[in-house]
Amino acid sequence: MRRAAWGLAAVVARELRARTGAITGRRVGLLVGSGDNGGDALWAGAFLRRRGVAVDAVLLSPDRAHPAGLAALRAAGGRIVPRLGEPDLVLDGIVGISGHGPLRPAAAEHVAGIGAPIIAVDLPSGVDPGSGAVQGPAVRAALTVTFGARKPVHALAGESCGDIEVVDIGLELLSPSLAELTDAEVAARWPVPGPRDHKYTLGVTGVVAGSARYRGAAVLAAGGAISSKSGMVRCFGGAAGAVVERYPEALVADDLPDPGSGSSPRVDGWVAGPGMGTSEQARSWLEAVLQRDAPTVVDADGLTLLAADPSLLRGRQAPLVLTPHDGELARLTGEPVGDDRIAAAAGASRRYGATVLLKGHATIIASPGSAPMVVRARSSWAATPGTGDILAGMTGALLSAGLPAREAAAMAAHAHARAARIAAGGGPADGGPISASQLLAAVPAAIRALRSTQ
Ligand SMILES: NC(=O)C1=CN([C@@H]2O[C@H](COP(=O)(O)OP(=O)(O)OC[C@H]3O[C@@H](n4cnc5c(N)ncnc54)[C@H](O)[C@@H]3O)[C@@H](O)[C@H]2O)[C@@H](O)CC1
Ligand SMILES: Nc1ncnc2c1ncn2[C@@H]1O[C@H](COP(=O)(O)OP(=O)(O)O)[C@@H](O)[C@H]1O
Repeated sequence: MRRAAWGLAAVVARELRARTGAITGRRVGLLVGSGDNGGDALWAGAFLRRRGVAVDAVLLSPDRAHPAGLAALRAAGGRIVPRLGEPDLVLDGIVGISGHGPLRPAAAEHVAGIGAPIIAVDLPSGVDPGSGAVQGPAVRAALTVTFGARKPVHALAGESCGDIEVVDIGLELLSPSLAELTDAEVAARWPVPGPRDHKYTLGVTGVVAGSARYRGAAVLAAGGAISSKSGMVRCFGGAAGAVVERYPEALVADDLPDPGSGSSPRVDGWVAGPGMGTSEQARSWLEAVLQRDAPTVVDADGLTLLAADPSLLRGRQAPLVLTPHDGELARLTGEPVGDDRIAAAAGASRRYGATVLLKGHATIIASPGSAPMVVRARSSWAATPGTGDILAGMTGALLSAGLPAREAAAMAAHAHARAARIAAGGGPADGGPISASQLLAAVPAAIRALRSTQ
């Protein structure tokens, strides 16, 4: 605990200097609960005292405060106070990773009275450690300091955690239960043409999307596929004209050829659903795609059709990726997503035998038999119409290049989030509004940026 608290105190000292210009003479408040999390805060307070910081602590359960930590703080000259006053920074040591539920009223009252930035110890108290859900009063931290490794809650509750800082405590940690690809891992797997490649060798993507009503969705899905890799994109459906007007390089047809007809063109991976509507025609196209033996992404209206008739998947063996938002996942499973988005995605993945990419600020990728993955958006500017259509096209492009479903989904979401950040500009706290078209235009720059990390 002392090693962890030492690292925590170093981060707090650095933040004091960055935010106030000094360490000595500054004030830090501690909110201390009954467990080890409170102990970490108390020990860190003791170390900060040695650097001339005034440290006040509120004990939320005075009888159960960590005895050694409390003794250390007192010995170092820290004060136990009934209220925090006006510190420069506050350490949240109320509950740790084994806590559950929102803040209790007394803790919530102290937190509500704080004007200073809060540094959370391990996780912001009141946020559910398993799901990242915030179901009542909870700390919203400027920074969360955790020990040894990031935990799932740091990805799931990014907005409550603020920045994350991992303090090395010299332990051999188990592999995280929620995997996250790094920029370099995405870049290393991205399909890149070599000297012997030509337009067919990197995979042909088939996009069945759009309708008279939703012409733009077809353009965005096709654009997502075209912008993600070299290789051919074929588009089928009621908005084929709009696609070729925008992308002369796309091969288009108004109808989907019968696979048995002999004239069926080669497609290595499919995207079906964006803007295609839920008509009988759309249903028969979806059925025809799902009957082919090629990896497929089903999105948007395709998901609504599949939810209404799961028998569309009968006999299917080839890899399948479903890309629902929360509303579409609820349609697929018949129940609201709830707070535990990992469990909801995993349940749908098992039910449909598919990789499920559940979209959102934290996008979850669940695949049968594999650890769930997360992609953190780090900004919310992508919450605008049509951005999901682009993601479907990007995922289909990676599937058609031969990537396994789980990787294709995670890599597409990763690059999509990067494109949103490039288009919006700035960091998590700033940037400006973007349209789906602007996100799409930034996809090549996102891939370049990822590849430059190699
Ligand atoms: N320019 C275009 O042509 C566009 C076409 N689009 C296509 O339009 C078709 C229909 O889209 P709709 O937006 O009507 O259908 P949705 O199924 O996306 O939305 C229907 C309802 O679902 C719920 N919902 C939507 N997003 C949710 C979320 N993240 N969490 C929880 N609930 C949510 C809302 O109650 C919403 O009213 C789709 O095929 C889509 O691909 C959209 O992508 C937008 C752009
Ligand atoms: N609050 C948010 N923060 C970050 N990304 C978001 C947020 N809300 C939605 N997104 C992303 O924007 C896209 C929206 O997709 P979707 O809901 O299918 O919209 P559409 O059907 O209009 O294209 C997804 O990639 C999703 O992850």
